[in-house]
Amino acid sequence: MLARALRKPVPDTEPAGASMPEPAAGPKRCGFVAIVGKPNVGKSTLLNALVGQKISITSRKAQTTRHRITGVRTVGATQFVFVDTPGFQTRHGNALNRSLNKAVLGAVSDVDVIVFVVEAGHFNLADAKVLALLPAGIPVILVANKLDMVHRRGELAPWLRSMQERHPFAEYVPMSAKNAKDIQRFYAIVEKYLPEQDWMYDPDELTDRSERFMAAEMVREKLFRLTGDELPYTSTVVIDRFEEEGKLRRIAATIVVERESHKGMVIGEKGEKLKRIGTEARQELEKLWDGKVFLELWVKVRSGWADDEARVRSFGYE
Ligand SMILES: Nc1nc2c(ncn2[C@@H]2O[C@H](COP(=O)(O)OP(=O)(O)OP(=O)(O)O)[C@@H](O)[C@H]2O)c(=O)[nH]1
Repeated sequence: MLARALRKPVPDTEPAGASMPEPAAGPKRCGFVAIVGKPNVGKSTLLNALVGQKISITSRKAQTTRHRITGVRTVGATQFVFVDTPGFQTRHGNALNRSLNKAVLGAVSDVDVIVFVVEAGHFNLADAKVLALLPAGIPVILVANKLDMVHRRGELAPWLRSMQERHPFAEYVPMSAKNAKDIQRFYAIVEKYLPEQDWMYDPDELTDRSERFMAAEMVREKLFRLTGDELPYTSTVVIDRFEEEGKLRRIAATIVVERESHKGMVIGEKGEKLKRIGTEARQELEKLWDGKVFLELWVKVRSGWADDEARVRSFGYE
């Protein structure tokens, strides 16, 4: 059976990102949603559209979950918590990637629903590899994205039927992540798979902060992600400079640590760790703002200011 999403016309509602619909009369729901798929199918576009604005979480609770939260959106009575699934490596089947995939499986195996994105009308080996990684027992919603690129809609029905044979998807949703009405409709489709429970985040704790704040958060996130559990949470990131020149942003930030020994953890051998923190933060900020970012990172021990040699430049493309 193809899901009702295929048949039922959806009433025009406000575009995604506009004011929230009135709270639905119904129990509160809240759960984790993972968006997976091979590169370039539109996962980020979908996530950004679903989350609306990039939202930061001011609550400490975020750090207690096993997931890296990429966005939270509360619509009506339901709170959607989107989580990241880093490194869905499908290109090479070597041992390293296999162990990476295991880590990914761990990240995906305790979400409430998985959104598997493919391009409408297409399914190749790379898609099959991602699909094969998905754990059993968790509902998977198939998003046939980029529907606007399908010119012969009639050919989609047999393709969707062929998809039913590949996996017992919970829903089949042809849509375009760039279409606001499709996004609006998608909340209602996903909602059913989230458990009835209280929200994890008070919507008041979700803020759409300034770009300056986002930059600090991004560096902070990479810092903790790449240093593992070793680095105490007392380390902070300070934005020293934030300048905009057209679409280019120049940012200078300082990672402030408590001790000399912590500095080593952040810098890594020959500055590799710090360089990676800078590169990854820059890449994500560029994606977020759709413009070039020059990010300069420094590390300072809170008590001392003579550490400027720890500077790493990650100007543009290294
Ligand atoms: N026409 C059309 N293009 C889309 C749609 N969704 C995404 N795209 C485009 O597809 C390209 C890839 O989109 P991304 O969102 O970056 O894809 P991704 O899956 O996150 O890619 P990776 O980060 O490489 O994994 C971009 O150029 C998007 O603008 C859609 O619904 N219709």
